[in-house]
Amino acid sequence: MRITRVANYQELSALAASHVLQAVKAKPDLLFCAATGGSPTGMYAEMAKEKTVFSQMRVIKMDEWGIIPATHPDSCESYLQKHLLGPMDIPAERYVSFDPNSAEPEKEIQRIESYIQANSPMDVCILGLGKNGHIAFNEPAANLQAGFHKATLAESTIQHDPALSQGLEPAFGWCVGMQGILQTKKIIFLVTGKGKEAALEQILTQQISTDCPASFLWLHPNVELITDYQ
Ligand SMILES: O=C1O[C@H](COP(=O)(O)O)[C@@H](O)[C@H](O)[C@H]1O
Repeated sequence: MRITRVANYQELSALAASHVLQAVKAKPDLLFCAATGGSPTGMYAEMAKEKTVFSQMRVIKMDEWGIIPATHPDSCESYLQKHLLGPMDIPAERYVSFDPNSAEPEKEIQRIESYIQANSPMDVCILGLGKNGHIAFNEPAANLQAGFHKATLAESTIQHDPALSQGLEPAFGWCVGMQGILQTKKIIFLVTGKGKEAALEQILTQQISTDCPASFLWLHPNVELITDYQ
């Protein structure tokens, strides 16, 4: 894992975007696994400034909240439409999405896992870090899931999204599993935002534990961790 500390969020966003630009120039139709949340928003804005370079890039949604509909403003779907797909003019034909509220969830999970395996390795995966060390919705647990799956969310993850924490039903998520992430050719891991000091410290010990799913990134040969933590 290469670790780069930058002065601020703007530098983090510009550096992360430059890595993707380099990758897409080498492979214009690369498959890009897209995180949502505060961490990649600036990076996506930087990428959009060069949107013509991304005219063949394919995107797959990395995770999504259950309970709230895809049309909800807080859904990952709405986020990606607003910050990535819209600004970069990525049409539906180049975007792979899924709906955790599908009437046939098992079939939908299988469809996405089959897509990931058929297109494996994905080329670039953007990851943010959860306060508890999660990546995507791979939460700390005794065992981690290899494939695309329905995830039970940790309380700190639910609290991250007010729309979920106000719900009456228990919230869940769907996400790419550890295998899909670790098979990706290049991982850009953004550590920014409040409350992640302890998780970052745990990663930096280089000890691999299911208590901190992000620690498994040490097993990957091509991870760029970019952080504005000093
Ligand atoms: O809950 C989540 O949090 C992480 C980090 O979110 P951020 O808003 O601090 O960037 C996010 O990367 C992850 O996909 C999501 O599950």
